[in-house]
Amino acid sequence: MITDSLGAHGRAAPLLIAIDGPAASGKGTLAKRLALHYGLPHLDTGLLYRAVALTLIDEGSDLDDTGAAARAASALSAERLSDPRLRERAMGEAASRVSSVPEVRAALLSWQRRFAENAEGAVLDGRDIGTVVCPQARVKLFIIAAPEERARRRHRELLGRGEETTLAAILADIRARDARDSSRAAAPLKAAEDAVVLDTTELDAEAAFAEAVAIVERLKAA
Ligand SMILES: Nc1ncnc2c1ncn2[C@@H]1O[C@H](COP(=O)(O)OP(=O)(O)O)[C@@H](O)[C@H]1O
Ligand SMILES: Nc1ccn([C@@H]2O[C@H](COP(=O)(O)OP(=O)(O)O)[C@@H](O)[C@H]2O)c(=O)n1
Repeated sequence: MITDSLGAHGRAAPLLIAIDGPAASGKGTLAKRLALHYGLPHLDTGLLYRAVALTLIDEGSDLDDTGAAARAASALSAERLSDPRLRERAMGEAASRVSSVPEVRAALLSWQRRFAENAEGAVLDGRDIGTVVCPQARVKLFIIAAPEERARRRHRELLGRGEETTLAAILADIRARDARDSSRAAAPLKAAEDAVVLDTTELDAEAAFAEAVAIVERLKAA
């Protein structure tokens, strides 16, 4: 109903969409398409953690140096987010290591929240968007898929980008990252209580998008 989505002053309430899930579940693909569909800006928050890791690697700091990681997070600039190296396989693993540092998470939190304050709304994807960054989001999706299917997707993606890896190595990465991201004390990967879980194991990208739009439309009208 149209009146349900209008605020007290008759303006449309912002449409904030929080998308979380494990590696290669398809959350980034969905987030991009939903952002385009609804005309909203999109932030891939994993890129922020990847950029912190890349900064440490470039400056020769140890990935376990929490002080250096916190400094890199505080000084992060938007230009860093377009570095093509951020998409490399090793950077997902490195990002997962620095992302367990509470000071890193705190430094990146205000950046993410500022992005989410856009008047029309926004789409953010990551691990803790529905639970920590935007707990007030009207729409929360938690995207999952079987680890073997996620490994196949990431393997295809990396091969397409010219990175030589094996399916077995990617599956091992994914399992290790799932375990680390879910068990850390600071903002672990988990579905918000009010998130809708979407399993994309048997869905191609088009079918997953159609399901996601149906969920958004239902929650918008609620
Ligand atoms: N439903 C799907 N079925 C098959 N492949 C998909 C699907 N969704 C995304 N992909 C592909 O899988 C890879 C990982 O998707 P991505 O959206 O980057 O995942 P995430 O952001 O969760 O890590 C990409 O190459 C993407 O094109
Ligand atoms: N909101 C977020 C986003 C990413 N991350 C961390 O950053 C790593 C890389 O995230 P990503 O979203 O780029 O990774 P993929 O799911 O694309 O493989 C994750 O494994 C998490 O450890 C996080 O802790 N919180």
